[in-house]
Amino acid sequence: MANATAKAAPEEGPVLQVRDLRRAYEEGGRRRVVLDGIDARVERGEIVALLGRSGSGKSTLLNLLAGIDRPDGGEIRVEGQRLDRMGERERTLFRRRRVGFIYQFFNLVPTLTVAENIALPLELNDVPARERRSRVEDLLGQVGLPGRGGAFPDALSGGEQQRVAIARAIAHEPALLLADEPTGNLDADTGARIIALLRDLARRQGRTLVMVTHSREVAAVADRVWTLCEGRLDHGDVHP
Ligand SMILES: Nc1ncnc2c1ncn2[C@@H]1O[C@H](COP(=O)(O)OP(=O)(O)OP(=O)(O)O)[C@@H](O)[C@H]1O
Repeated sequence: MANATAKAAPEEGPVLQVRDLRRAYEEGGRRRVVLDGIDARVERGEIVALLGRSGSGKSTLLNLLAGIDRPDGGEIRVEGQRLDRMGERERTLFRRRRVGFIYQFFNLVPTLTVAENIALPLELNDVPARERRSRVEDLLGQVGLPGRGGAFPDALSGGEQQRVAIARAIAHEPALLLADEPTGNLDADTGARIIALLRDLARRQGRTLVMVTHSREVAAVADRVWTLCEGRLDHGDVHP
């Protein structure tokens, strides 16, 4: 009875909750603390920019939030589910269903067409082929690449490849969208258009987005700015 009521429905509560998160690396027999007690909370539909100097631990934090890596201590809840308590396989399945990841260098599979790249998370989640095809068409339209499904990634510009990567990241309608320097490999104009697209998609679809960036302009579209410094998170609760 208590259990039945204790578990909130996915639509309720914050999408992401982090408590006292810790991560250190061993290097040459020495322990280097990178995250030294991170607390954070992100509500549904919020856009968060994660800033911090090089080496401050931004990618480390993002990888923990994605369930790619495991913390040494602390709690990570995505839609109320404890990621830090899951084993490797459970985390992989969870990530496949509930997390979308956008990389600086796009990470498209070069031997697959654009449509096949976008369909990957749908395939992994057992979406039937027919539905996959119509979803991919729809996603291509959403990212401004209608009719380009048959192309291979190397025939596309950097900005176009990132659009494909965004379509792939949102294809399975993840609860949490994570982006690691999504404009880091693009010129300023193309980067600005990619950020506008991400912002519009996040706003229209109510997606929750945490993105690492070095750029103040990128951070300006966020609802909140977090700055990582010496293993701790400085929460900006106001607009940048
Ligand atoms: N697998 C690892 N083993 C050992 N040390 C690591 C590992 N991954 C990261 N580090 C170290 O942890 C620190 C934080 O790295 P991280 O990549 O998270 O920083 P970052 O803020 O994303 O940096 P950048 O902005 O340059 O990408 C760095 O000092 C890095 O050398």
